[in-house]
Amino acid sequence: MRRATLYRYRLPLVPGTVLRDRRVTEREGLLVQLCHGTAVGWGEVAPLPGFSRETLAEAQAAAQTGLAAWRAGGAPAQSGLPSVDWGLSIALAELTGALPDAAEFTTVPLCHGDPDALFTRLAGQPLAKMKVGLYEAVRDGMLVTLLLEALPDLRLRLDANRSWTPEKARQFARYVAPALRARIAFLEEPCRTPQASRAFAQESGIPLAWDETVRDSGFQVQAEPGLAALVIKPMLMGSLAQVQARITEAQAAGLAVVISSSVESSLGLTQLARLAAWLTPGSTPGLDTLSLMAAQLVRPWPGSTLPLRPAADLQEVWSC
Ligand SMILES: O=C(O)CCC(=O)C1=CC=C[C@@H](O)[C@@H]1C(=O)O
Ligand SMILES: [Mg+2]
Repeated sequence: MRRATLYRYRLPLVPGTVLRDRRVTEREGLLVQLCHGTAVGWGEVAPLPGFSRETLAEAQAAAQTGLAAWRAGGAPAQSGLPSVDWGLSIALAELTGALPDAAEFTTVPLCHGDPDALFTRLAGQPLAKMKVGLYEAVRDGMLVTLLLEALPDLRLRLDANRSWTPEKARQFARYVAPALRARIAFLEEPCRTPQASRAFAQESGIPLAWDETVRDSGFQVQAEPGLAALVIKPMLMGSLAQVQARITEAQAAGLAVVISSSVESSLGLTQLARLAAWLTPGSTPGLDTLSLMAAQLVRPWPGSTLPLRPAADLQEVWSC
């Protein structure tokens, strides 16, 4: 006997959370629970506003269609909505045991904010991620230099979210000495266009990573001069099969793959930690977004002190 249930969640975000220039106060999404005999599988369907093309209402409608097909004995057909295809396929992978339990809970601290807080937080860390492009490029360059000089064991991942013109990117690089640039693991999407980002990576010697570009239509995985890594956000990409295929292609091209958060609940994040341990061993995932939330959901992230909302508190919205 098969049974599928959809639950709606709303989790408050810490005050001042900004995603792609928007101030956001809460994260909304759906959890799906599949039951078959004694086996249970959970998944999360949570389009990320500003990043996902589908709305939560569209995702819910497509999830219901897919779950009804599964309930009738079939496999959920691909909806073409990444959040739905990801959430349903990962629930199924959990149900069937295809998703291993072992997880990579070491993650890369995500930093923004004032330099003093950064030094305390990052002392002793081997790797951290810092957002750039939110303030003046010169200030970003100075801060990166300050951090790398003060913490000689630290390497940085940087993310500019396509915010710089070529001139701004050059201003940033001018304030980071070439010897320090070697400790930048990669810079995600420095410039407004992939072409400008490529040119900047070649000129500056700072390794490049694609994140937004992976989701551009027509994107093909290929090794390119200066390209170090692909950042993969499964909630924005699609089914487990699609995610697996992209990871395999990237690894075959010699690129590092970083599994990254789309600001999922703790349930979704623990599944991404399992995915990372399974498919990208040796590459520390970028999952440090639980600190943006005021609570955890259903499954705890090891070591988090945030209150946990149990499954019994979830609001059921649909079942079949
Ligand atoms: O990749 C990581 O280390 C953490 C996730 C992360 O940086 C992001 C998640 C979701 C939206 C963005 O603000 C941001 C990104 O742009 O990659
Ligand atoms: Mg990014």
